[in-house]
Amino acid sequence: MNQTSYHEPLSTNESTLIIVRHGESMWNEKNLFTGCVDVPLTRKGVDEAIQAGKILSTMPFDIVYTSALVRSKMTAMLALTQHCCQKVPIIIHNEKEEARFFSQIYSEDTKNQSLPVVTAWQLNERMYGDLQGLNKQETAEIFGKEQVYNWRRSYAVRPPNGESLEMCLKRAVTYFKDNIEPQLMAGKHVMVVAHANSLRSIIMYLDNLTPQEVINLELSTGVPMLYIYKDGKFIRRGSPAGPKEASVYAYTSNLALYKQKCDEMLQETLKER
Ligand SMILES: O=C(O)[C@H](O)COP(=O)(O)O
Repeated sequence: MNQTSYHEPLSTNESTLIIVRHGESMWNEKNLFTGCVDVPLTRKGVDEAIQAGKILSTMPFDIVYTSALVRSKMTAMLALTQHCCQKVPIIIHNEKEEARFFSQIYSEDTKNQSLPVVTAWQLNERMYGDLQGLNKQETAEIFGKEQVYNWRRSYAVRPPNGESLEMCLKRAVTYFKDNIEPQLMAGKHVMVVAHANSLRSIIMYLDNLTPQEVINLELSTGVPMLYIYKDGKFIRRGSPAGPKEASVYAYTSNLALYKQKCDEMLQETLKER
């Protein structure tokens, strides 16, 4: 089987951006403010990640970005186990010269069969300050529903000693513009796996939302969203509105072609067995 043909590039003036919030974490399950505390997925979160991977199994990917937190790394890796290209996702260690050197790959062939996964702290969840580890329901009972809603959803209000969405946007969107957008401009297909608020801020940028509009933007765990990047513009194709709409992607003809090729190759592989 010629695996490289799974990855024939789509037309270079159109690239795809997939955005996914990590699957349910062990603190999501307990309804605790999590922020930058590094908590893993629950069993349900693992299933959500695999399900997201199934939805994305015939989407082209050249590079994947995750936050530095384990819940988004787990989600990305589990999702990629489902991909038709059978490339091996490999976390790139660029944090130090030594780390870069120690993780070298010495075969071009093996490199071609791998998918780089870049982790960045700038994509981490907003830092929830003094709320980290507190129960959301109990916090609303103590401080009032409105106050807690403002901490959680407003653009400019900071949770006590934490980051406002505006502060989170500054680091996440700067990272996106400096590192991810150039990949898309170069015709690369990208997946970003991160968090409710780092992704709300990125979506605010992609969709040109106002601080008032972003208040109502809620992201479900493990639901992929698709954007097409074309002629310097982001066009949203999958809705972030809710799980029901998530699988209803309006494929572009290029994506439909890629999917068709993947399906044909899978059929061939099955016949060969
Ligand atoms: O950090 C958290 O607690 C969640 O990932 C996001 O929480 P939120 O819905 O309260 O912003």
